[in-house]
Amino acid sequence: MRGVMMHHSLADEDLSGPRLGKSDPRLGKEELRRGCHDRRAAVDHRTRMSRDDRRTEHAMSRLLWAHKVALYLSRGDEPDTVGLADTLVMMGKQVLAPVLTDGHGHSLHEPAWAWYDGKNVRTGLWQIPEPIAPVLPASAITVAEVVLCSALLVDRAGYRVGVGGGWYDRVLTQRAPGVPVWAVVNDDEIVDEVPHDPWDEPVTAALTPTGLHLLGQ
Ligand SMILES: Nc1nc2c(c(=O)[nH]1)N(C=O)[C@@H](CNc1ccc(C(=O)N[C@@H](CCC(=O)O)C(=O)O)cc1)CN2
Ligand SMILES: Nc1ncnc2c1ncn2[C@@H]1O[C@H](COP(=O)(O)OP(=O)(O)OP(=O)(O)O)[C@@H](O)[C@H]1O
Repeated sequence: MRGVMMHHSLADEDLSGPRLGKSDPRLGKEELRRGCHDRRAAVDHRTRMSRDDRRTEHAMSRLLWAHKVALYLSRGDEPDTVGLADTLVMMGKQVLAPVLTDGHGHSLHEPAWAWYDGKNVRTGLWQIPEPIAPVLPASAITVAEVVLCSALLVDRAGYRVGVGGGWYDRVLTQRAPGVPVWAVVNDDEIVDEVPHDPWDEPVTAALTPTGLHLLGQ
């Protein structure tokens, strides 16, 4: 019984915060992505739940001020954001989520958004959940007061390696000036340096199970 009662946050792993690691400079983004996918796939269920709970708790305590949050809806072994999105909606906040399809299984050619209500969701492209709601253009991000984006790795300067495709690189440029961007990752996914390209938009912070870690400056 004891095991069942135990809160997830008691799981005995990485409570010490990010460990600095240098991503091997000879590795390209593709290899870094593969390594990260493999590491995420190897994490056991209990550890994953603990990480998700702790990340969500930190996020909630840091988002009390916000009314409008842009947030991806996670799939598979990505850091969970659906629990967070549901909590935000319950608290009366407005959640803007990416939309990748037209609702008939065809992919949209430009990044798009829709308001997430916690109920009306479908599985869009690549098993990614998306709201069933009127589709808004990429520029809808301008109303967001904070943006939580996906990443596989982030570095100390805020550069991120994403899944590829440049979805976030294209939308982040359209956010309102001064709006913070948090990459949602695990502690071992903050590294000293990742390769970056001219179009890469650095993020402000990394949200991990141990808290919000400011990057850059
Ligand atoms: N849950 C979630 N939503 C998200 C992102 C994300 O990383 N995770 N994105 C972050 O940018 C944007 C969507 N961009 C994406 C780009 C590629 C793939 C993807 O899975 N690609 C396939 C390979 C595709 C191909 O065959 O060309 C894959 O990796 O298996 C997913 C999302 C916005 N929404
Ligand atoms: N502002 C932009 N406009 C058009 N295309 C862009 C823009 N930014 C990036 N791209 C394109 O997106 C592609 C993928 O970029 P990159 O490998 O940096 O993805 P990523 O940042 O890791 O992933 P993502 O942003 O999808 O999570 C690049 O080939 C690039 O040409």
